Amino acid sequence: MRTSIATVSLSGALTEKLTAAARAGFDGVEVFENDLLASPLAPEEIRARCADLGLSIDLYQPMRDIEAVPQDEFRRNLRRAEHKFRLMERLGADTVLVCSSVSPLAVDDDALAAFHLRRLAELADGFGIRVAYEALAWGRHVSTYDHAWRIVEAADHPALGTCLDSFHILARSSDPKDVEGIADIPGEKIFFLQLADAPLMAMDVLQWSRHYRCFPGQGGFDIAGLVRQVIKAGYQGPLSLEVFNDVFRQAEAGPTAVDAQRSLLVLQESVGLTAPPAPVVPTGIAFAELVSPDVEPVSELLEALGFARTARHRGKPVDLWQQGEARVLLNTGPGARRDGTQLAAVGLESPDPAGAARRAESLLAPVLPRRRTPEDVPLDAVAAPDGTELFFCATGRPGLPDWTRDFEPVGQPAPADGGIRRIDHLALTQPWHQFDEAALFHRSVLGLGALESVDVADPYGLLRSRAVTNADGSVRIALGVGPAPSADDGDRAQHIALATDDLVAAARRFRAAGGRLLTIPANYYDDLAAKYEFEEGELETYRELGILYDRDADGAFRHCYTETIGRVFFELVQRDAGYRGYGAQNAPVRLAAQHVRRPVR
Ligand SMILES: O=C(O)c1ccc(O)c(O)c1
Ligand SMILES: [Mg+2]
Repeated sequence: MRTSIATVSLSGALTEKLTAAARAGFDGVEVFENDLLASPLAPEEIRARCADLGLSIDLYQPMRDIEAVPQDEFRRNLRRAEHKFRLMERLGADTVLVCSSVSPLAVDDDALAAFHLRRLAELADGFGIRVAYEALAWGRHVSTYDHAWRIVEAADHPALGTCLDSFHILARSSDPKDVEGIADIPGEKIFFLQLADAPLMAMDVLQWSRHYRCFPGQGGFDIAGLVRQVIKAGYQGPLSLEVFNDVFRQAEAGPTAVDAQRSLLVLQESVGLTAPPAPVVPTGIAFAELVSPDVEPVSELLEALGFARTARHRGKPVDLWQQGEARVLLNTGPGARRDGTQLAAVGLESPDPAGAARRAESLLAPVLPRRRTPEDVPLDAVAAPDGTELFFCATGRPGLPDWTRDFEPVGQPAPADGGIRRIDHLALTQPWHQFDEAALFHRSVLGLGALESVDVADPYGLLRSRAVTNADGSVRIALGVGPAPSADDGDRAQHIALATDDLVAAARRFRAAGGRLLTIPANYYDDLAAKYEFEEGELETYRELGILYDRDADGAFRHCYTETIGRVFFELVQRDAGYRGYGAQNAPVRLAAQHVRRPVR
């Protein structure tokens, strides 16, 4: 289907919004009146700009408080409408949106509402314009889609139809039965379809709508279920995103528009309208790649954790450090000096690396150059929204490009047994404006499942975190976001959590090797003693080593932390088989302890 986006969904001046929408592949836009009023361009110039960009103007909006008002008021409304219709002629827009009245003057009289809308439609018809009537969830007397449709039906004019807006419909009811009536509306009378998702929140619906809407798949509404009904009805117009969101208002329009377009690609796939290459779910983490100008401290840390430097890249200053199935690449190339120590790339073990890359590309993930030098094994890679490079890897599997062939053994002794078996999870703090995008990206592009997001108190703010995982938990990525826009990338911590079967032994070995573990306050252990019963001496051991503890119905989780280098630290975790979490309830204590250790600026 054609795709469209409301200019209110993107930041910047009108021309920036239009350019971003066109670049991201949208076919059209809804022009918001405020964007037009603030633009130095004449309506004809906006029309020409849209035409140059290949965009149609699918909707002009909004007109408010038109119907079911006193006669004098309605006369003034018609006068105002005529002005706007002339403007729309100059703009080349043929559909106008009318929101249901919120005016205290409006009366609860469907017949009067229908009469007024018919009069408006007659006027519009003379200009070749169609009127799409939309029920605002907080409309004074009309607040549901079926009520708006009954009025449109009664008004019975070819230039009058209804506009369905998923937010207004689903904010009022999440019962699938309540959207089934949509399929009974004649498709040609659904003049427009606006789509917005939202996180499920108990709050005033107007505030919810104006500040927290998000793109389909990023909130808790069943947008696909609603769209299926609209298609069943025979709707032929565009899928149009109308997202009022405080974050998108501030974020750069270009990436937001790509995020928006991706959400519609995923939506169209989920309702069976399109069939992009199927997701190829990763089956493990092949490696985590650190870039660092501080080779020595990072190497010392890896050594203390029990890793051995087993191989070196044939053509680049990249070392492979290994222990069990845990592999860390340490890249000291030119990028390292610029960016400080950070987790720059992740190798995802993939059953079909080329297929995974095709999927990613079809969902607008930037594809990275396939090989850096002619000798390198050709690896498929894409960039995640935060810039992390994702490599689709096959480790030692015949017939597939094996990244380890780029590495030459350096004859180090086999890894000392530090007790670490594999990478348990990666935690990547996202740029503040890309959290929802990141979750949708990892779900749709990689085929991972997303858990609920959790809020964690940080002494200086609030950290939100949402994990994406595959079914057996062999790939776990915890996406986080900090409290406020930060100019300093250094605030975006990243960590690599390493799985061990015996955390106490691993922590002791690390300390004996000169490693320093994050110190946890005694108060925390007093609280643990109150919450749980421990074996003799167990809690004292945790206190001594700085081990944190969590337990749910399915098992226990023990974890501790190294110090931070650049943006990166390590976590050691011992996870009972059934435990699916990340010790979120301990995060406030951990974050506070990390602030204590951070140099004062
Ligand atoms: O919040 C509003 O006023 C508003 C305006 C126009 C719309 O299409 C809408 O869904 C909401
Ligand atoms: Mg709307």
